[in-house]
Amino acid sequence: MTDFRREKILVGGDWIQADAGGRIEVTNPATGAVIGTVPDAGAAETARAVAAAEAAFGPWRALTAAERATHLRRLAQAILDHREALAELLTEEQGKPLAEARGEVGMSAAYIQWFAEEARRVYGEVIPSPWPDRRLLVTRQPVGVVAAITPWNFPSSMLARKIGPALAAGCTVVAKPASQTPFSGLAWGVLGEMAGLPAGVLNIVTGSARAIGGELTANPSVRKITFTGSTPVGKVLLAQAAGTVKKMSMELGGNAPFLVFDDADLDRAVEGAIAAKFRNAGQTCVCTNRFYAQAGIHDEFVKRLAAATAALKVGPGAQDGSEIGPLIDAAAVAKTEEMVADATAKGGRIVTGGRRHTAGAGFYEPTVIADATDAMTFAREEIFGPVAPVFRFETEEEAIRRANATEYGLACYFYTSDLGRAFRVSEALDYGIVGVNEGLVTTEVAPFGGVKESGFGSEGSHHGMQDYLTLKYTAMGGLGR
Ligand SMILES: NC(=O)C1=CN([C@@H]2O[C@H](COP(=O)(O)OP(=O)(O)OC[C@H]3O[C@@H](n4cnc5c(N)ncnc54)[C@H](O)[C@@H]3O)[C@@H](O)[C@H]2O)C=CC1
Ligand SMILES: O=C(O)[C@H](O)CS(=O)(=O)O
Repeated sequence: MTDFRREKILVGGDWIQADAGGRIEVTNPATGAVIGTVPDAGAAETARAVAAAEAAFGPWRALTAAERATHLRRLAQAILDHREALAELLTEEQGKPLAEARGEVGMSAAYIQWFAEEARRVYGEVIPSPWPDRRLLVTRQPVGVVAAITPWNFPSSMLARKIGPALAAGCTVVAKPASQTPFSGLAWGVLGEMAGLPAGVLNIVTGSARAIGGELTANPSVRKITFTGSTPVGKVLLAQAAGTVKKMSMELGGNAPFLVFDDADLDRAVEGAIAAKFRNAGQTCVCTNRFYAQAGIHDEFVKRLAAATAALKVGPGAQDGSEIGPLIDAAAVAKTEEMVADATAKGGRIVTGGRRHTAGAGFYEPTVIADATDAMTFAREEIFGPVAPVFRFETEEEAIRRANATEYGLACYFYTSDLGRAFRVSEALDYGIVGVNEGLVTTEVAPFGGVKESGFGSEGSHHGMQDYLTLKYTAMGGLGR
């Protein structure tokens, strides 16, 4: 079986160490054991990766769309051929249950396959000319060298959502995965070799985020930055990239509300609540952060949600049957504890969970807290852990107002059996993604992106290509003589 655990970075087709020899340890969050090391590279190695991507850009964009699509189909097939090995490596470094890791790897292949198809639909336009001797053409061209910076919570599929459209459009890529989960990122280099990607088309560097990010945002050869991660880091990158006016797309933090109206199908709402809250132990940007239950069903919803939450199986991701794995690191467990303590100090009532789990230092019990109020920290801040606060509300207007009372605008969810309410509330909620009677909505065929301080740009769908293309208007004149 192919060993995807590469302990080198990929620059211009060569697997190399960091210039100064520095290394970063990678740990298994379920056990705390060191599972390997990767290079602690910095600006110099990144500059060489950008130069390699620049050199590869011309020949790569010169391929026909069909030729690039063929490479991408091979890449998607390589992922599927090695799904189990990739999933096991992902679980080992990130912690999520193996079933979820398999799902993430499958989603990576789906994004690459989708953009293999989109590669051949980068259409242009011919505009009716106001001049008899000119023809007006609009074409879409690849933006150039792309820098992709990704988080630890979906270390494979977050790269797929960037590498896929970038390569499909004719761009070349320098990727920086999160230091907590570098192996799933470096695995893309191995997969690219299997797919026959030419040297320099895909480069992957690990190391000092600040040094690598500093080079990627300042280097004029980088024409676009696509970032998925926290809003504070997104703001740093936006400021740093302003100096060279780069094209930017930002997939940032969230604070998802989940509204349950009196007329909801409660069984369906609880099923959706578990899916929307506890995937990846609550460590996703689209996880519900605030549950709002209308007064008429509030107590029954809390009761059923707590029962379903208490039934979730906590354990190492590699253990059969585990549904809730460890949090990414000790700081994440401590932050979760602080949020729960803050809530209980302010009147929150723990209905189930509310403490570390006996499975190990990295584990926290899936938790439901009732009597939540807007004074509690998790009303404003992303929990990024397995804690479900439940707020009570009276009217539809109140629910919409409170759901929108955040600087974030990524995902939201609500459950109702009333068709008129479904349209009214969906249109009134200020978010990029709305789940109506559904708690799991992510798919490669639909645009994924936020508004407000959850960022801008869309990933997936046919819209996902636009961020990697520029429009060119050509006036073809002198045709009258
Ligand atoms: N909108 C979306 O689709 C998603 C958003 N997120 C958000 O990401 C956060 C959790 O992921 P984390 O990896 O902890 O986020 P993070 O923002 O700390 O790190 C994300 C990436 O940025 C890098 N980074 C950090 N500081 C940097 C700097 N100064 N210059 C360049 N790169 C830098 C990190 O090494 C990592 O690769 C949460 O806020 C979550 O909501 C996570 C996944 C998806
Ligand atoms: O939160 C994330 O990192 C992902 O965007 C969640 S999803 O795309 O897998 O829904």
